[in-house]
Amino acid sequence: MKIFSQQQLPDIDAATIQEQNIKSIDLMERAAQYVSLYLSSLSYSRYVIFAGPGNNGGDALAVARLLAAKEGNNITAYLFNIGKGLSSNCEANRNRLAECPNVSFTEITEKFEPPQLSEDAVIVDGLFGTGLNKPLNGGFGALVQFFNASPAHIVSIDMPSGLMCENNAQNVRNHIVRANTTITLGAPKIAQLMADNHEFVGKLIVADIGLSDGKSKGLDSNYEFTDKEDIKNIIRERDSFGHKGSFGHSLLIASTYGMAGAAILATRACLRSGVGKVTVRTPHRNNNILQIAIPEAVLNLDSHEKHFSSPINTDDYNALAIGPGLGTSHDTAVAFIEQVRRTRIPLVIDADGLNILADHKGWIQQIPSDTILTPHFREMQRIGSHCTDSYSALTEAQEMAVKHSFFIILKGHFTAICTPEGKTFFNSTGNSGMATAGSGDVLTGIICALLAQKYTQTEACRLGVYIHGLAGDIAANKLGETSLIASDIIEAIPEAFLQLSAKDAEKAPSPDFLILK
Ligand SMILES: NC(=O)C1=CN([C@@H]2O[C@H](COP(=O)(O)OP(=O)(O)OC[C@H]3O[C@@H](n4cnc5c(N)ncnc54)[C@H](O)[C@@H]3O)[C@@H](O)[C@H]2O)[C@@H](O)CC1
Ligand SMILES: Nc1ncnc2c1ncn2[C@@H]1O[C@H](COP(=O)(O)OP(=O)(O)O)[C@@H](O)[C@H]1O
Ligand SMILES: [K+]
Repeated sequence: MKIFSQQQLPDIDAATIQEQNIKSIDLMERAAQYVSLYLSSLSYSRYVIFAGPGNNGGDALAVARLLAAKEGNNITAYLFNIGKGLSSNCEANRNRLAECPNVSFTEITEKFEPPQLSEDAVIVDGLFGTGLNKPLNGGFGALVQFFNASPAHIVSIDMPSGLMCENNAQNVRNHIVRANTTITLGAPKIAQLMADNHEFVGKLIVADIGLSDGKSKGLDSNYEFTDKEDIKNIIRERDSFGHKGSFGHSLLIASTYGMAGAAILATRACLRSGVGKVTVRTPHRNNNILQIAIPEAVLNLDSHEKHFSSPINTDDYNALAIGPGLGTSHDTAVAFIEQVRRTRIPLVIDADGLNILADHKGWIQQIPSDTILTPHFREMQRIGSHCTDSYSALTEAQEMAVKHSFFIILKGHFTAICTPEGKTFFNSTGNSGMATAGSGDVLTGIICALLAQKYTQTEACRLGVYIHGLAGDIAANKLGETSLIASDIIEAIPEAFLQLSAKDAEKAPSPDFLILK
């Protein structure tokens, strides 16, 4: 699913209207139908609708009319017409609503007497959507504060009013609606996917109102939201005549003595992700624990007892992941950069690999092109130079990916994959149960397995992040988010692959045919 920018949205609106030969007010009606359907599924006794002067307000007034048809007399609507007038569709919906006898409707042109709102009421926030051009202030700022202070449940249409679609660094945070739920139209907006805006967005629901993909107007976007269909197009069937060699050989360089768990988790996840063979390079003293924990893995022991101290030739491998539990001592850092510099196979750098890069900022120049880096927000702050919030971390990851030709996986609730071509793919799977030690090691193992199977870097990142999140979701469904640990994610990887690759079983057309396999 493409994510278009605030600037592009009016063109997408226009393309939809043209392609489907409808009027813009019909599209508004469609949006309002989705929102009213959702609202009437909530069991609240009163709905108080607040409409602004633009099309977001138009949506809200249409919602008031549609809800009244279903819910009877418990609808109150306020339209704030205090500036330069109403958009034409907002005005048309005001006129339609004025004919609805069972809605208590007030158009505010000067003074507003706020109603009493109790816990059994829903505030429907249709003040501003994607047309907001600067932070709210004055009367609208005060109105937002009134919403946020009330005990009512808040549902925002398209955007929590006051939130800008992309960058909110300069916004006035107490002038942004803190919604319980946001029903966004068509596709999520970038700001809604940022961790530090969750307090405003609440639960995010996307209403597919059938918007154009922009192709007819030559509109494209560098942002995508990866869904199941995208992944089904990436994932490949296994060659039925394939052998161990055809599914690749992954090399993992991981763990100091005392951190063997990181290597174990990454290796197990790698083995569960379809690779033919996995070798782990780890310090001598990790020998016994790794042999016992993962009999399927081959060990390549570093001569040093306790840490990674010397690089190896990677010619016999198809992909390398380096960093989980690796440590950051001087000796290890030197071995790390030598290893990375001489590596010619697809490469993933995670965890302590990133911390070493943060300690030696100049070394980033020596990382080969097409390397995958997997920082979470704090690691991005360490390897970068200027990220202060989620959006600046995203833009810094994008810049770094383009400048150095890297793939940067910025991990979080909606993990973002930034590519050297300047594209960003947001992931749609995963849950907060995955915020648990070792779950990043699992992701690294999965991606290394996919690279060894010759998925391209873009495919391996998108598929790996999606599978990792899906396995986390499957595990959380069984065990709950609270108790989830990284090993549970690994246990659920098989079910995640099954869900994605389930081919429709081919049926024999008659008993005369026998399908062998
Ligand atoms: N994307 C789409 O295709 C669709 C969009 N629709 C709705 O249309 C909305 C966008 O409508 P608009 O472009 O009219 O924009 P909005 O309704 O978000 O706001 C525009 C109005 O707010 C005023 N305004 C902007 N910033 C302000 C500020 N800081 N303080 C005070 N006033 C301010 C503008 O002067 C204008 O009157 C969407 O969010 C959505 O709710 C739907 O009707 C249907 C389909
Ligand atoms: N709240 C969340 N929602 C979805 N995914 C999450 C959440 N928190 C963490 N994750 C995922 O779990 C993984 C955690 O990785 P990381 O922080 O590197 O863990 P560790 O270093 O402990 O192995 C990432 O892939 C991240 O996207
Ligand atoms: K809104």
